[in-house]
Amino acid sequence: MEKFDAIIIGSGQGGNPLARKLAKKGLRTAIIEKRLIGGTCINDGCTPTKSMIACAKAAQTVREAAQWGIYLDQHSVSIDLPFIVERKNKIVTQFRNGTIRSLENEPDISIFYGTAAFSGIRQVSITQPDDKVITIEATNIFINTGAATIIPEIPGLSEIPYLTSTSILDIKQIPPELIVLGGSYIGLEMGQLFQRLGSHVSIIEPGPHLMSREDADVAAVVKNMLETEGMTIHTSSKPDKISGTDNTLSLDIVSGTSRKTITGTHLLVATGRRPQSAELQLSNTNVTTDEKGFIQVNDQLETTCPGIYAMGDVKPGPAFTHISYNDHLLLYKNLFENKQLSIKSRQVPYCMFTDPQLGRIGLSEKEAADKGYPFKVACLGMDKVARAIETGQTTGFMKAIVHAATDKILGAAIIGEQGGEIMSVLQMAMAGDLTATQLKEMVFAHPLYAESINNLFMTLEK
Ligand SMILES: Cc1cc2nc3c(=O)[nH]c(=O)nc-3n(C[C@H](O)[C@H](O)[C@H](O)COP(=O)(O)OP(=O)(O)OC[C@H]3O[C@@H](n4cnc5c(N)ncnc54)[C@H](O)[C@@H]3O)c2cc1C
Ligand SMILES: NC(=O)c1ccc[n+]([C@@H]2O[C@H](COP(=O)([O-])OP(=O)(O)OC[C@H]3O[C@@H](n4cnc5c(N)ncnc54)[C@H](O)[C@@H]3O)[C@@H](O)[C@H]2O)c1
Repeated sequence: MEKFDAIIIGSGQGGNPLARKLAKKGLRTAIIEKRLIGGTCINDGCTPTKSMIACAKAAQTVREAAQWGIYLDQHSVSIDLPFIVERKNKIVTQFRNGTIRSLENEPDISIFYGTAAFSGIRQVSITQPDDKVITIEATNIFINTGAATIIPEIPGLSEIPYLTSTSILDIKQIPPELIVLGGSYIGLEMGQLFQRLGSHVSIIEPGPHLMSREDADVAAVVKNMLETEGMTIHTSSKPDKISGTDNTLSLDIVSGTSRKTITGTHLLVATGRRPQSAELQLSNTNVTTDEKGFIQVNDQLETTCPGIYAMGDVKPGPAFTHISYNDHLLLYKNLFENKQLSIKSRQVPYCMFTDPQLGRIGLSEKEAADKGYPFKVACLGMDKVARAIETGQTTGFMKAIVHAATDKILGAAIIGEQGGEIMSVLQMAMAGDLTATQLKEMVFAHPLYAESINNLFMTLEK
């Protein structure tokens, strides 16, 4: 049996950089991947979606050109979906090949293609594509197997063709009528993308408002901006039954005591993701999972079995690329640089890439209230931001939650043009413990969106 210093299961956003770091340290490292090097982010997640969203944004800008006094000879926009998919594939391939090269360039990394399962506490068996099984062992094992689409139990769903966030990336024709189950990150990013490419999109969300984790005022702006583009949004609506054949689908939704039927040609399931832990045969170890299959870890990402660690989406908590990446840094520093870093205190920024974006950091207003903090809310409409007025991008607002006693920023939500970038400026301010008063008086270059951070905190004076 081949022996390694470390085994990494899954070529995700934490696993790849960790493999490189371990190898650079001279540790013999095996990385096992059952599908595609680069994991979800590169192959099915961030990279392909944001590449396609860029095309949809261009289509929308052309459609709205008259707003800037630009007129087109033709009256409609025609969309070349095969071109958009091919462009996306080129970017994905470029990113994936870059990752493969970076792993192959390290002599101490061995890449194994196949599905990994534990056959002992230190042993991992790999079922390779030709069905041959090999077993390897190591003292340290890192699980980075990510997550996959949840398919909810809705009567009739298993009998009809449906799309997931992965399969929709390669469809050949634009769905005329796309029903999307789920009004969160995937449903809204994908929904707006396909609406802009020419579909009519209906979002079905059981929660009282879109993006249940966000404040209701933020969700209301998102709903309004998507409806303005022609999308239909059903909140407080639970799918009850679905039927149909290729290109004629009929979905019954229940809202309180009322019931209605939505029809469409295609269905996208975007109701969340489940951890990929079942194939790992964790019963051969002392690693425990919660009732949903998430691998249980402590604040230092140690599982309940010494020597086995988990990072990224397979453990509970926020499921983002930058979190998985940060997990690998924490593990490396704790294991090899005598640090005692914890995931408890780290910042969790995120950005939903609708257009405009929603940038988020720290506490929402609702969370601050639930925690009982004394706080003030600074809020500035994007229609008061000079840069937004100049560029014609006035949808949304900036909001920051400020501790009433310390003047420190507890959280922020920016729903508006460059929302993610503006949020990152506030994130840096939070990391540096800057106060709202300091930000109100800081010199920013004019006329940046960030300059309006001055005005955002001036609203606290009123
Ligand atoms: C449509 C979509 C859009 C997204 N957009 C964003 C975004 O804009 N920003 C953002 O921060 N996040 C985004 N995410 C989330 C992001 O992709 C994940 O949080 C990120 O990829 C972290 O994943 P990971 O490192 O846990 O593992 P993953 O990247 O999921 O990789 C896990 C790897 O493990 C492999 N694997 C699983 N089981 C086994 C096994 N038994 N043996 C061998 N290999 C195995 C899988 O094939 C996979 O390659 C998006 C996700 C989706 C689906
Ligand atoms: N920009 C980003 O950072 C980004 C983009 C896409 C995905 N992601 C990551 O991917 C993960 C998965 O995203 P997601 O949007 O699929 O999941 P999610 O868990 O964020 O939301 C799932 C949504 O589906 C709804 N839902 C649940 N059951 C349903 C049903 N039967 N019918 C209709 N709706 C139902 C929920 O109420 C919820 O609003 C997220 O946790 C996120 O971290 C991030």
